Amino acid sequence: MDDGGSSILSFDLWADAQKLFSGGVNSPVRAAVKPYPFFVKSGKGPYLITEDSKTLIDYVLGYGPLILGHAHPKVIEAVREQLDKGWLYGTPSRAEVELAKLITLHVPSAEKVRFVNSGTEATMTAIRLSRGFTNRTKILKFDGNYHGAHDYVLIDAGSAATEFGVPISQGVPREVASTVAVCPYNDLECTERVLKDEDVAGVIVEPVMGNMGVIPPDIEFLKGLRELTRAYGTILIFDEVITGFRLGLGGAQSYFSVTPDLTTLGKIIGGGFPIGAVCGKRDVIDSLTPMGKVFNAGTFNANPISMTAGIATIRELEKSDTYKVTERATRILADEIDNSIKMEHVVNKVVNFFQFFLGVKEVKNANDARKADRGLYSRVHENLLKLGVFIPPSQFEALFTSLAHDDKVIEESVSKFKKVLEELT
Ligand SMILES: NCC(=O)CCC(=O)O
Repeated sequence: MDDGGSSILSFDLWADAQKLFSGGVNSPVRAAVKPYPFFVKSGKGPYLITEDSKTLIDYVLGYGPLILGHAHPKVIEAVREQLDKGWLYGTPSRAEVELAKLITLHVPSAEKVRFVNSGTEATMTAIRLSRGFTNRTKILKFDGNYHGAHDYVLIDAGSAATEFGVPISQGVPREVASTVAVCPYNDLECTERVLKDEDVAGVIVEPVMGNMGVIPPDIEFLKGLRELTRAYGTILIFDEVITGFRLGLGGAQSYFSVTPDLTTLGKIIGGGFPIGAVCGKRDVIDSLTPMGKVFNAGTFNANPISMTAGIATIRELEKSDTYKVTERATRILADEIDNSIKMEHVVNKVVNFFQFFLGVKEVKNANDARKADRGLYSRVHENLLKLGVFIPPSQFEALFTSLAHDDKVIEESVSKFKKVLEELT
């Protein structure tokens, strides 16, 4: 797969990048790659090709969007066709109607949609909507859930906020932080206490936690959230930026048969191009400008390239074996990892994404995940990289599989995981 070298290697680019960017990167998790971040020149199927002409089997997949693998021909074709027609009109276009139809067809809670440009914008908008719609202020989130990089949610956040030790970001006004209550994941008692004592506008939750490693929900937890929020007149927001179109076409809400009031989407629905969406009940979405008084706008909202890539991706998900292939790939790999680790450990998987935790017996919430041996995880990451396998550099992210992770790729990966895990654990 190597496709020729260049005289400027990752190490040199990294030296320049450190002069140009904080920590040498434009999103913090990338700086956790050991021994230093490699730079990528191309991606194809399950592989990344680095600037050092190394081929890596990719289990990061752009942190989740690339469920069809890198550079899927159907997405390339659709985007190329769109490029010839221009890519930004400042007006509605046919593609946004088509993508919204696909989303409302498949996602049970989605009657209407607002497209934005990232998961961050989606959760920011959903929270503002829940506040505007209910005329209340407080939000409840869960410890270790990550909902993006805006002020309302950088409170006990997972992902890079935990990896880099900023669960509560500097710069978030105390007044804003004081509007956010936090409960442990899978804890209904705490949830009920907060809903009873406070006037809560919205409860936002990852229906599967994918930002402290992977932590499945207790089904009773999701059902209980639905009942409690209904009883207290609070908007239930499922943040399905990871799980949307990953656990199946209907996301986590179909998988667990729990329908929230609002859903935030991102990642897969843009086929790997920047996107976010808030969807939900007609009357709630209609509270957004221009019909309502909850403001949202965006130069790039519903831009034709992201829409087109999203349509091509969902159409492929509708007719291909993607869910079968990705579930099989995850099952085989996760089971083999489970068998190869000799020390105490947990492997948490849900359908087609997973994470392993070393030195712990059980991981059911963020506190459990924090107790895992992160240093050892990082060494596993580094040693796998030497053998040509890229897993997330942080314990607090997930391994994803794609349609391109066929049996041959999985077999090769298994032997490499075995080698590293048997040596280090
Ligand atoms: N699970 C967290 C992410 O996917 C974020 C990736 C990034 O901000 O680079």
